[in-house]
Amino acid sequence: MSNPKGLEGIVATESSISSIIDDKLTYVGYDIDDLAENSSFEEVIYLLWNQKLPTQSELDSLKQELADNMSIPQEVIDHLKSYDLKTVHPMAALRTAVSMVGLYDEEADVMEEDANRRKALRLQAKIPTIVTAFARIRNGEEPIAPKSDLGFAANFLYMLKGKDPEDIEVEAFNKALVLHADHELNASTFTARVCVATLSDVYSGVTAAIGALKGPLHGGANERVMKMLTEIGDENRAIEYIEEKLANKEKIMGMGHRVYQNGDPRAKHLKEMSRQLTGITGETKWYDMSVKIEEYIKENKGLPANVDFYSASVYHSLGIDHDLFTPIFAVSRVSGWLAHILEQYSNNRLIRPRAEYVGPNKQAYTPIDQR
Ligand SMILES: CC(=O)SCCNC(=O)CCNC(=O)[C@H](O)C(C)(C)COP(=O)(O)OP(=O)(O)OC[C@H]1O[C@@H](n2cnc3c(N)ncnc32)[C@H](O)[C@@H]1OP(=O)(O)O
Ligand SMILES: O=C([O-])CC(=O)C(=O)O
Repeated sequence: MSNPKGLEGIVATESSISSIIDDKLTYVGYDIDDLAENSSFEEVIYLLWNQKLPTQSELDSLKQELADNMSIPQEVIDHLKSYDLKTVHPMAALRTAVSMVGLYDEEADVMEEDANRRKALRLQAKIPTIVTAFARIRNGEEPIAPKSDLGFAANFLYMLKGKDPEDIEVEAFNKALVLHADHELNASTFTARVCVATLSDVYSGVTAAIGALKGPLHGGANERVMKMLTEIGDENRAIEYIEEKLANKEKIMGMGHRVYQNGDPRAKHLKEMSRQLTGITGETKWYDMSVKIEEYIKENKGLPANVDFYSASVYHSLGIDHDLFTPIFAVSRVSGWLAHILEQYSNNRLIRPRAEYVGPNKQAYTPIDQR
């Protein structure tokens, strides 16, 4: 039995949602560069869930439906208020809240396709509300209801900060959402598919996926990139810091990728945004430091920056708390998880690989009083 560690290179399913071929990423055959430059996040949601770009009226309806479904049960808000807010990580709060929202959805266990699509829409709409409500509650502020005249990206920033965002902020945030929406069979998406392939429900699939995204080798890396940049503090210390980490065999967060050999096509968009936004805030040191680290790791380890690397300085420049970076990844990636969950249901078979047994054999059972 062959056993590539971490399932490297194994093709585990067919999918029509996104592809990575020769370091190029497409959603339903559309190049990520075109989508990043031209589309709204709502268009991408529609694309991932319907395998086609929306007409204007289809897009308007989706936006309306998202706006109509953004509120979360009061019980979930009360629950968020009951946490020890100093110690709970927002990804843990999100994981629990998503599961809890499922308790208040009468269709949670209805497995028909239309019901699953309605749940997908409700979850996509509610996750930004959960993340921003948590962020406000822990600052001693009340959650803010979304504004019906704002799009998805603008509403997130509005609900987080309580004021209308600037156009440049909305543009950057929308682009970040587009770039994070889907990525073939990454760990969290695979987790979602494994979960629902047992014919478990949509809420279970998304809750499981949030758990997988939280880890530092996956979505959790973006928060840790900012921790690293903050520890370095000054561009002139960057190389010394990185050399020390590498000498201690520590990984540099935001660097390397299982699939991309020559570079993550999303990183250049985030890099340019980081350059622009740090120019506006005046904190160019985050961008300068990041470029130095990227170049050093490329040259010395042959590893490219991944999507998490420059997203850190982008979100920081938007004034977002560092521990919200990974929940923001989930705000976007849930669109991909839901597309994969719907695709899995449409052509399901239980996902159950094998393990190569390497433990002891033919052991004689010893009674407990003789061990
Ligand atoms: C959205 C996303 O999920 S993107 C990925 C986000 N994660 C990170 O940024 C965390 C840092 N990066 C990593 O840990 C890895 O590059 C991963 C997990 C993303 C992918 O790596 P894998 O394909 O599993 O490679 P693996 O971890 O086995 O590393 C292969 C070699 O490259 C090295 N390497 C890989 N990434 C890094 C890194 N970021 N820093 C230093 N060394 C690294 C490993 O130490 C290993 O070296 P060795 O062969 O001398 O032991
Ligand atoms: O595909 C992966 O392994 C990780 C990744 O970049 C993503 O999920 O966006």
